[in-house]
Amino acid sequence: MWRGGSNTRTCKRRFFSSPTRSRHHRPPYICRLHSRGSQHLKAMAEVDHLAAERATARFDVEEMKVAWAGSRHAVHVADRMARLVASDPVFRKDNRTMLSRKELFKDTLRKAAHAWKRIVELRLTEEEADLLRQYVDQPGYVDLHWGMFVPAIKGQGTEEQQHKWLPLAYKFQIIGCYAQTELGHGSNVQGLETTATFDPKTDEFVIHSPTLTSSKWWPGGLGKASTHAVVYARLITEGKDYGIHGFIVQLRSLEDHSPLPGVTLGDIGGKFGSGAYNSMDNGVLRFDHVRIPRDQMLMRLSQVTREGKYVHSNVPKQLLYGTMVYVRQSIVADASKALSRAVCIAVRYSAVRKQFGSQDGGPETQVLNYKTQQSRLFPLLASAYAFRFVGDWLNWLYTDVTQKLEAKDFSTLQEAHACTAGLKAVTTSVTADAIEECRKLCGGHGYLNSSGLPELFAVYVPACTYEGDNVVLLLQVARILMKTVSQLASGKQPVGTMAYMGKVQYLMQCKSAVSSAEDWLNPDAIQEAFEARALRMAVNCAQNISQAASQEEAAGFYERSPDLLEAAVAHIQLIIVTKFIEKVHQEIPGHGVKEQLQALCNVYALYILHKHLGDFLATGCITPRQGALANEQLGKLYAQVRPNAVALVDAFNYTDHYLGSVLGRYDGDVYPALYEEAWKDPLNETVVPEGYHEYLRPLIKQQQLKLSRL
Ligand SMILES: CCCCCCCC/C=C\CCCCCCCCCCCCC/C=C/C(=O)SCCNC(=O)CCNC(=O)[C@H](O)C(C)(C)COP(=O)(O)OP(=O)(O)OC[C@H]1O[C@@H](n2cnc3c(N)ncnc32)[C@H](O)[C@@H]1OP(=O)(O)O
Ligand SMILES: Cc1cc2nc3c(=O)[nH]c(=O)nc-3n(C[C@H](O)[C@H](O)[C@H](O)COP(=O)(O)OP(=O)(O)OC[C@H]3O[C@@H](n4cnc5c(N)ncnc54)[C@H](O)[C@@H]3O)c2cc1C
Repeated sequence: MWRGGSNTRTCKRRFFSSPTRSRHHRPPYICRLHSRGSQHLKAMAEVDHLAAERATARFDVEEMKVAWAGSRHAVHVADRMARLVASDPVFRKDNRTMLSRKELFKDTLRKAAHAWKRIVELRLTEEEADLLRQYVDQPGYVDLHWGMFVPAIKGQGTEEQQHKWLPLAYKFQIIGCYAQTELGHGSNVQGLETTATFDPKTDEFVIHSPTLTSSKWWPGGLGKASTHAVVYARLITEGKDYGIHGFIVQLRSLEDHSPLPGVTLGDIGGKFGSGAYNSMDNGVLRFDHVRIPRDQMLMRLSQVTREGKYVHSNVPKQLLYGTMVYVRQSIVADASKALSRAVCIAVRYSAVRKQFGSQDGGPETQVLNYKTQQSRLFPLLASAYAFRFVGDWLNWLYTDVTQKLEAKDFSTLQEAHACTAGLKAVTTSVTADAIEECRKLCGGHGYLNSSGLPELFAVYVPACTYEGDNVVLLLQVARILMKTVSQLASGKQPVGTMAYMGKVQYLMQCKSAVSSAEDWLNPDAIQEAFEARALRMAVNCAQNISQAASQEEAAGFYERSPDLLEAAVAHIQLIIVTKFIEKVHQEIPGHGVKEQLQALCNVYALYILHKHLGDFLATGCITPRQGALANEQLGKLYAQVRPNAVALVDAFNYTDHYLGSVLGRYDGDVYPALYEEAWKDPLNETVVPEGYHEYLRPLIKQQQLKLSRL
């Protein structure tokens, strides 16, 4: 079986012998110093703590890999693509945080071009190509091209338009981005200002940015790479504003990449962290009366005729937001990836790292054995699995809704919106916080770029904002919750993930039957407590809104929005718990795999219960004693997870290249790697730093002179 650790060694050898490594080439004196130190440290690091850890696992790791990936086929394909990337020097990323913005951007272009070359040469399938893109692990224009530009044309373009534009996009003959957000408006899509005014004389739309705040601002790939964009603008015809619609607009020449007349565009500037999302050319774009043919309006949902008549097809307007729904569901799957990466690093390092515990010169304690470390780390491990399974379910839901939409069945559109918006918001917020927690769990070394955690954090945090600010999205969920509660009185039975609300009579008054810590292992007890909490919070909000609403309902909603946010989170956490429980109920092959997943499911649910105990108590779903019992059971579950922890992160099957962390190495040989990594820093290219003669020496000499005068 292939191991991530050996792969890294291969990579490293290549990097060291590469003639292109001039920037990090160490002068001979440093090499001598370093190689002596490194040999010494290697000799000290004979004990492989992770091998011992792996021996304690009580389940079949290979089968857990299948459970995590979804199928044997998925493990196999992911393995092949990860190795393909890890063994190719072009995809090197260990120097990324040291590159200037320009170098980083060029490196991104190079990687994308090389990836495409390999995809074509090896005739990779779409599934393989997308995995390759993920393992290259560098945000770039291709994400928006494939992830938003193509889906927008597929979802909102007519068959004719798809026929024209998609082949060009599929072969990279054009590069597209998704230009929706403006300097003045992002969350409020209906507030966008860019105009697309139909001119019947020429059968064209005139795209214009009337104000500074109407400048498109943020679209990824727009700044430097894209030749085209799907631009969202207010459609104006026959003097009437019909609101936001999508248009395909060419931005740059296909000959020399220069902006077309009337188009002003560029990059919006450096972003948070080093490396990270700075590989992406998020852009600014202004139009000065740019003309496009009428047939470049995306016309699947509504059309403008040759005469300028606006015609809306008999479909919900919200289909315009379809691309965002698609990306939101993919962001949930990404959350489990980012979270599992951070957790993998923190678990492995916590097993290697030792502190305290020895009074008499004996071995110190692995920090993973500290109960506090476990109580901070294992819920994150459980969350990674929880998000993985809810992500799979969401993908199924999305596919199902898409098929229904094709058949003009719009009945599940609201469910798709609520689930994608809510799960996107909760999983990204938790993941962003969790990556930072993993950094802290790795102590001081977690703060080093070579730990991989700072860059992972910096790359990940904008996920809380893009594709819909998380608060704005949760308020969308809350609105749907309030609508559902208000319909209960009329006897309308809620469906899908809201179906539990139909049990309102029971859930509003039920009392948990838990009387021992073990009772919390019963999935029905967990499910009932989560359902009762979510429903009661939603009903409380609805009552408060209606009581406060001597005013308008909207005003009541506004007043109660902090509570509504919490009700939405409770509802989404219920979905995650439910989907995890359903997963564990399925047949899961492999020795001990089901038992481990069962334990993780319980950890996830009881951790959320413990963390949000106030909700459960305030709504009277459980008593303080039952809350204490849940916490007692949680402690027992942590002890159960402990011997399996390293194997549980091995099951993610990540290469050392993908993890990009000296602390998370598969072989646990952390210290020599940390030591070696330090010497790669450009500051260590010379022993005496640049600036010494200009600033340090004169300062020291001046002080010496002063002293000698005394
Ligand atoms: C190297 C080579 C590799 C090659 C690889 C090749 C292989 C490729 C293979 C596969 C490719 C896959 C690639 C995948 C890659 C994926 C990567 C993706 C990377 C992501 C990078 C992120 C980049 C970021 C992009 C963006 O941020 S785009 C901009 C996003 N903007 C927003 O999200 C704005 C948020 N605001 C809104 O959505 C709306 O304004 C609103 C808040 C929902 C309010 O809308 P409004 O119209 O004002 O409506 P309301 O009055 O609130 O509601 C009315 C009504 O509508 C319902 N509603 C609302 N939204 C929706 C919806 N989306 N769907 C359905 N219904 C909706 C709402 O509930 C209301 O309903 P009712 O009237 O019934 O109450
Ligand atoms: C890295 C990155 C990549 C991006 N890529 C793209 C892209 O490719 N294409 C594209 O079109 N856009 C892109 N965006 C833009 C992104 O979609 C928006 O930034 C996002 O939708 C948030 O909108 P905003 O910036 O207007 O935030 P704002 O809405 O201004 O948010 C500011 C604050 O106000 C709060 N707030 C706003 N409205 C409400 C409300 N109704 N109730 C309560 N609180 C509220 C928010 O919670 C937040 O705290 C990208 C953004 C980032 C950071």
